[in-house]
Amino acid sequence: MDRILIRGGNRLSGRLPISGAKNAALTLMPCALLTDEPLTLRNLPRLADVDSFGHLLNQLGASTQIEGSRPEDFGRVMTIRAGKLTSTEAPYDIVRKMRASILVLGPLVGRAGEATVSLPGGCAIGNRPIDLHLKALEAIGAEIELAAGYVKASAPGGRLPGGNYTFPIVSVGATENVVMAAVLAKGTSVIENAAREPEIVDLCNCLVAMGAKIDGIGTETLTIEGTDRLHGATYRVMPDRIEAGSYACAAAITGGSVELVGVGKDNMRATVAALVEAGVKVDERAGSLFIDAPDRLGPLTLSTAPFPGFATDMQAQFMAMLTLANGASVLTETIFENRYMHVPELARMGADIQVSGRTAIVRGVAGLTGAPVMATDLRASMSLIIAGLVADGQTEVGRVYHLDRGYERLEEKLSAVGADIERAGDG
Ligand SMILES: CC(=O)N[C@H]1[C@@H](OP(=O)(O)OP(=O)(O)OC[C@H]2O[C@@H](n3ccc(=O)[nH]c3=O)[C@H](O)[C@@H]2O)O[C@H](CO)[C@@H](O)[C@@H]1O
Ligand SMILES: C=C(OP(=O)(O)O)C(=O)O
Repeated sequence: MDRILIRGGNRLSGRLPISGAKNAALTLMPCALLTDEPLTLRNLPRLADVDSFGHLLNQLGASTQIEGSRPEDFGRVMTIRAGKLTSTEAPYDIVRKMRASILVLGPLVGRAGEATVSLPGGCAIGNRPIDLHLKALEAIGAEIELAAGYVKASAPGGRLPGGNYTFPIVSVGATENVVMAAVLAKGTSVIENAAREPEIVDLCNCLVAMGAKIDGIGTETLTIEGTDRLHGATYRVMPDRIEAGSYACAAAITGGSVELVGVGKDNMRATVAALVEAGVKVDERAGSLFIDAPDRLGPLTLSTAPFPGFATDMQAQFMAMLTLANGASVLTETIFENRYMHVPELARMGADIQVSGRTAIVRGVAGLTGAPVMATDLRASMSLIIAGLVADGQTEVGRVYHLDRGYERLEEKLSAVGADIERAGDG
């Protein structure tokens, strides 16, 4: 199994291209199931999760064709053709590798009137139930059965009627699923307390490009007037705000200065505000964010929240950055119940972190030391990379497959801005 080796101490400096967003890609790809015409996605990141989603679409009878990208390019263009679906089942084997597979449930029941999808189960960061996906689909007319680890959804008479649903808590995935199902319903659906994440705006914009009728995009009330059919489209995946934020933390901890190419502040206001409060200079110019670290970072008090709040997907990276801040930071995780798996690993590198319930107190230390560490999930892995970039000596991060789910060619991007980082096989 691959490992990443980092020798810390280099200041990051230079240009870092930001890839297409994983979380947008994973909700745009299933949109292809909603039409018999081709959907072409540009700027699709080269990630393990995108490949897994491609396999899942193939399993359902859709073809996925990569067009004209050179190996040295970041991102790819993929055309997905789901002229005829040959299956409406997402099997356990694929779903267990990638939770986002649940996002075929809405489009399948919307277009084919039926879907059978393996229950995803929990993962390292929490239980992650899908009850809200199912309740929202029921509210727009789906009949739901659970049996033998699978959820079976069907539309009586083959087509969903549409309906209204108010989410009791904000869920990104459940909002995505119900929106994708509602666009082909007979009637109108009103979804209240919908998630407002930029990736949901990207999803709605793509659906509108395919002929869907959606009002209230970017707000907590989405009104979706069902249409008889959607057509094909070409759509560019938005830049990855979490990748960009991760590299901002990486540059900041090394005292560096980088240009994050292709992102602006708009979708990253909470991340940018936190960086600025910690003393980092962040300027937006000519389609890039310029990040300049201070001599010493200041401590922060941060609590994760749905968008536009501070993203849970940035918590681990900020925690790593704050291990060297000048004082004590207080981080509170409100979204996932078990998202501190990186804490013991950061502690092994010399960080001073105490967790009590959902809150972590991070007391800044003078330096970190390199160590062999084990990644447990995607963002936890990135926090270990960030710590490794400043640690004294070598850090060896295992279970690199977590990183490959969400960071396109991480070691190549970081080496290009001066990091001493490489990927090694088991040897
Ligand atoms: C592929 C993708 O886009 N993943 C993102 C998505 O995950 P995901 O869509 O899984 O996250 P949700 O927004 O649904 O989860 C938010 C909270 O709601 C709970 N919940 C969710 C659904 C449900 O049916 N019942 C329920 O109780 C979850 O356990 C969690 O505590 O949003 C998360 C929150 O911003 C991000 O961390 C993930 O990176
Ligand atoms: C939790 C994440 O992703 P997923 O929902 O795909 O597990 C993430 O991107 O940090």
